[in-house]
Amino acid sequence: MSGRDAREHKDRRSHGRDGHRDGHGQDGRDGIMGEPVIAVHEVTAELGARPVLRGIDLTVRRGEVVALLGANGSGKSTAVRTVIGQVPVSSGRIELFGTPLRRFRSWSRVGYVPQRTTAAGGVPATVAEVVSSGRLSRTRFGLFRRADRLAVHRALELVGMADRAKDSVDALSGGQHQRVLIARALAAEPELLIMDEPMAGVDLASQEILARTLREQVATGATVLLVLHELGPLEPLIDRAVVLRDGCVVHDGPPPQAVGQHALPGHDHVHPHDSSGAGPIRTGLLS
Ligand SMILES: Nc1ncnc2c1ncn2[C@@H]1O[C@H](COP(=O)(O)OP(=O)(O)OP(=O)(O)O)[C@@H](O)[C@H]1O
Repeated sequence: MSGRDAREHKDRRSHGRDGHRDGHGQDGRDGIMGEPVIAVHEVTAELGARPVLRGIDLTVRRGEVVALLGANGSGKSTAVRTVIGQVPVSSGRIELFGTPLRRFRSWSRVGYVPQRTTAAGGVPATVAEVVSSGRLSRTRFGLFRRADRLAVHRALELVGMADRAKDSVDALSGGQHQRVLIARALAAEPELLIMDEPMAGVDLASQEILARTLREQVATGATVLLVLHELGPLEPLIDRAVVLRDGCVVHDGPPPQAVGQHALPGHDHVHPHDSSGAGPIRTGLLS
């Protein structure tokens, strides 16, 4: 699908949802598209003895692309790690695809890309091996059938790494590592993609490939939760932004229009070049 087709598809999806954000559209289709895939209710979590999430609500509906924004240390990574069960919640509820997290077992429906580490985690492995590991949850007893091999190959192609399949992941740049981690998540053909800062420390060429990959996923109906520092090149894809501050949700609504931290709602910002003589512009949420 071309970038333009993907955008048009995305526009149609957005328009279909706009009037029916409660998931009870009249034509039935909205009802299906709008069901919550991630539902987080009043969740609190501690790391060490420190309260990191202080009662957050977060809903991501089928087909939505939601950006989780906020300053360093506001709790974004912790929030997504509670959603996938890596950080226990102290109180509140989380549901995935309508199932309480403690009973949820369909992990092949979820693709998670952690905040950037090395793809191999110090283990010698090839690109193909790392990406194949993402497909294991879809196999029976770890046996790869033709469909599994095709899915791995497709994931490698999507991120432009098919020609590096046999290379050691140790030989990759940071951006290429990130593309491999994303291919690993895509290999299971997940319905829900959760990515923690996918663009952080990634070179421009890889950023463009990642944006294109994500566009393709969105166009095919994937539900996406992205932790981002700024919207950047992904801005056109984002339906909704949720901003955290000190472990609380301080904004849940339309994404900011402009690009970068300047645009985030309530960004506490002083313009040194403001010649109007007025006081500094402080809008507040992010710092
Ligand atoms: N293992 C840990 N033990 C104690 N505190 C932690 C631990 N991991 C993170 N924290 C603290 O929890 C808070 C939230 O961290 P988290 O990584 O969720 O924030 P973030 O919004 O994702 O930040 P960043 O944008 O820097 O990744 C921070 O103050 C961090 O220092």
